[in-house]
This record gives sequence, C-alpha cells and structure tokens, in this order.
Amino acid sequence: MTIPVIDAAALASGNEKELAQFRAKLFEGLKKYGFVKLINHTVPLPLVAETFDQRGWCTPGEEKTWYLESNKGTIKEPKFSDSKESFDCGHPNDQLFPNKWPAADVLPGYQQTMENFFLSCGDLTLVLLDLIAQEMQLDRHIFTSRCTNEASTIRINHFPVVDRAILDRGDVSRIWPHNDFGIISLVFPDETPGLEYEDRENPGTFIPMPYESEEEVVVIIGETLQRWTNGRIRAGLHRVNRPLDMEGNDVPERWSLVYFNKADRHVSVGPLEELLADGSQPVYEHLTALEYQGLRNATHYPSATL
Ligand SMILES: O=C(O)CCC(=O)C(=O)O
Ligand SMILES: [Fe+2]
Repeated sequence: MTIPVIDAAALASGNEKELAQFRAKLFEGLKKYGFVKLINHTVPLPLVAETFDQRGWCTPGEEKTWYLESNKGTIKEPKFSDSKESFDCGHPNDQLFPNKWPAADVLPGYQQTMENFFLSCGDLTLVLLDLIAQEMQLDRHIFTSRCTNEASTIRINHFPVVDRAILDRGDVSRIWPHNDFGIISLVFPDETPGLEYEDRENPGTFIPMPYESEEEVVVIIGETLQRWTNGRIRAGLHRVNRPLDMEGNDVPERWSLVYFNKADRHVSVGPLEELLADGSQPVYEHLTALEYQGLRNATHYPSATL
C-alpha cells in the first residue's frame, strides 16, 4: 500500500484536461488510502521554508509564556502522552478565539509569516474540496459552502530530542494514532522520518510515510469529511513515531507544519442530505462543528478547556 504522489501543477496552470486528470487521481487516492501527497502545489515553497524558520516560539525560558497562553492544543495526559509541543493559531480575523501574538520585538515577522501561511494553505484546501465534490458528481460548492476557514487552524509541531527508551517503553509516543477532526489536513513534514499511516489492508499496523523532498505536502482526510459523506470517504488514521532505523539513544529532533481545514463552527457535521439521496441510512448524528470539536478535544485532551 503506497500513497500516491500526485503532480498538482494543473491547479496553477488551469489546463482543463490536466485538471480533470488531477481531480480523478486526487479523489481515487484519498478514497482508497485516506492520504495523498502533492507536489507542485500552490503553497509557495519559500513561504513553507519561512514558516519552518519561525522556531523562535520554542525558545526555552520566559519568552515562551505568551505561547503557552495562546496554545489551544498541548495538554499532557499522565498516560499515553505525546512527546511534543506545539503552537496553534487560527484565522487572522477569527473573532471567537482571536490569536494571541508575541510582541513584535520578541519574534519579529512571526505574525505576518504565520498569517501568510494560514491564508495560502486555506486557499489550497478550498480548491481541493471543490475538486473532490466535483469528482463525486455533487454541487461543487457542497463542502466549501460550509467552510470559510474561519475555524481552521495551523499548528507548528516540535518534537524535541527524546531518549529512545522513553518512547520504546510504550506509554509515551511522538503522536499516538489518531484521526484529525476537521475536513482535510495538510501536513508539511521535515526530513526526519516519523509520520506513519494505517495500512487499511492490515488494520492496526502502520507504514512509514516516505519523505522525498521539501516540495511535497501530505493531504489527509479528516473525520468531518467522513461524516459529511456518511462514510463514503474515510478519515486517514495516522501517528508520529521515531525514525525506525535510527542508531543510538537520542531520537532526533523533528518539526512539522499542519493546516487543519475545519467546518465553520455553526454548521452540522452530520451526513449531508445529498449523500443520503440514494436512501442510505445516516451513520452519524447531527451536531455543530463547534460541538464536535469540543467533544473530540474532551476525548483527546481530557483537561483541555476548549
Ligand atoms: O508531524 C506530522 O507529520 C503529523 C502531525 C499530526 O498528525 C498532527 O499534528 O495532527
Ligand atoms: Fe494528525
């Protein structure tokens, strides 16, 4: 089971024939595996590199206080914890949970880079959602009419150097197996191996996602798209492990950038009517995206407030 690497150049060129081929491959890969990798996508590579360079938030010491206050995600559980720290932020104009930024002199340029990265990734996700809808013979805006990216988030994950014995003990991992909650996610990993996807032919076993170049982005189906489509497209279960072929005791440091594209907070994450038109019974209940996020956070992060 090998995740396809798909050339997305047609997104920029707009060539109709190439776009139709891209659309078909995108849908086929996402449906079969829950994951695809794209190259020649529309997020500018210098912007990805610039965002990776924003590692100042991770400086040990007091400067981190602002980040810990703004962080919505990192909650340590006593057991089965993730050995990582992360910075999250949302849409630049999010009114409900406004972003908190460090003072400009603490991390110059940080806010601007994060906002640019947010908007660029957001644009790509909306284009992909329209293409998926078209390939399913649905109204092309069926998903994007429910998603303005106002509730979407980006996360910079930092996996510090850790003693291999701690990870091998079995109660701490880099990230335990999970589905992302949103519609689709974009993951930009660094070159340190670690991201693994579930082998659907052998449930419960995971396959390392090969890293070929900094030009690629991994697209992952999230639970909201699974629910909207009443299970026709399934979320991609994944985890972050240590590099399998490493030597020595120190598991090397790793970074990743993730864009979680999420449904607008007031919309239902239950099956869409159009997906039940063939008479299939709804498999998921209706609740709003905000309620769903709260429910999933409570499962993943029992002490989280959001
Ligand atoms: O670090 C990665 O490669 C993936 C991160 C991830 O799955 C997440 O943050 O939800
Ligand atoms: Fe994830």
